[in-house]
Amino acid sequence: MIYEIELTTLTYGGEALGRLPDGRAVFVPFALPGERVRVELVEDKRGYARGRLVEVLRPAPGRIAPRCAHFTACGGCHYQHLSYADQLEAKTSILKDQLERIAGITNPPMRPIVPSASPWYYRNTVQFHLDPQGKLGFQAVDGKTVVAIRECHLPEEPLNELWPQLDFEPLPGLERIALRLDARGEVLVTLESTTPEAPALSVEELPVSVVFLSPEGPTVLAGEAFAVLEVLRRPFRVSAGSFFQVNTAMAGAMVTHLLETLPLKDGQTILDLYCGVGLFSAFLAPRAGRLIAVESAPSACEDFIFNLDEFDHVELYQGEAGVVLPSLEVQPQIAIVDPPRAGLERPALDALLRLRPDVLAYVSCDPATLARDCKRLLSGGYALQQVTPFDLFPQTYHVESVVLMTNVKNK
Ligand SMILES: C[S@@+](CC[C@H](N)C(=O)[O-])C[C@H]1O[C@@H](n2cnc3c(N)ncnc32)[C@H](O)[C@@H]1O
Repeated sequence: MIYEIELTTLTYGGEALGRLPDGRAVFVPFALPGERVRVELVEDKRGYARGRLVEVLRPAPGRIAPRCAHFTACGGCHYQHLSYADQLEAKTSILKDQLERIAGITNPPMRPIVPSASPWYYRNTVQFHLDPQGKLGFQAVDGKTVVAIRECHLPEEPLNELWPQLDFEPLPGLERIALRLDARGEVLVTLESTTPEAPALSVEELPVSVVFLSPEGPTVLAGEAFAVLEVLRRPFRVSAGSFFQVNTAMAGAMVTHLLETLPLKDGQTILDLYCGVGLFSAFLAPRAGRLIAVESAPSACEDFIFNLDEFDHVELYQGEAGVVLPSLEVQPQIAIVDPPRAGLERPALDALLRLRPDVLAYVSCDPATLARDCKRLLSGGYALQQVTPFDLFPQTYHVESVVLMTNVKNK
């Protein structure tokens, strides 16, 4: 069934919102507020619907031509039809709106968004899936199939030079192929599989390391088991399975922001929860009396120990924040939390309220769970000081932010 509708608002998730004739909300990807469009319903629920954009009858004044041939087929980019300035504005207002609606904060103290150093070719990592013919591709907009690709404008240039030279036989269990660019110009290729049989491989003259990652753990097939990434001139060892920020320049911008805005003083105890391979810890440790970090992924913990080897006053707990934190008896002055999209686990949030750091920096990649957690932290005696969005993911709907809160209740 095809409908003609008017779109009013850009929502978190990259879709524009309109109303069907029966009053139900309909979400339309690749459309913009102010547009009149024809949509075909692809999801028809009692409370809402989702539409496929068939035709733009009246484009919004801000609509621009996308750079990529795969835009609207590939599920990776959502905003190529918006200028970069408009993307930044949209992300700021979506973050503000989530804090207002979910956390009930009137007029959140928004700081200007920090734009990406480059709106294109900024990713140090790219993750492919294989289509049924074994061609490298990305998940399609339907989230189910794979679109084979000829071009992508998000990876850093050396990755774009390399990936078209890679050839794979479709192999049962081979789920994802990740490429991570190393500060030394080499590339770490990670083959993620659900089965333990490693593929036969020939990398010939290519400057790559290859790691096969299966449920039985990592196997190095060529070169080294890790990449080395550099943030603000400091090298970080990042193993095949470990998390690292995908936009290196913006990782540096977030570190600088934390160093400039946190009230760092000699001798303080600092908590770094969800610390990964130690990005924030490495820069905060020289300013701390004691630093306590928590991370659940074993490979990230190994990298953390390697990356922060020079410090004697740093402790790392391997485990889930929701399990480790309630058992800690410390009095931190500052805590940094950088959870995955799901946000803070309830026991971790409750433990934070008990440990009650004077200042809490919440680094978030999901405005909705950030807002949910802010609501709980605010009702637990914290006040919101500033919200700074960082555009780590241009051309996509994703919004990173650093939120600073202070304890306003007696300990
Ligand atoms: C968004 S990343 C942040 C890492 C680091 N702060 C950085 O900027 O590189 C989240 C990290 O939390 C870890 N993690 C996920 N769930 C966790 C949990 N329940 N407890 C502790 N760490 C967790 C992940 O392995 C990942 O390294």
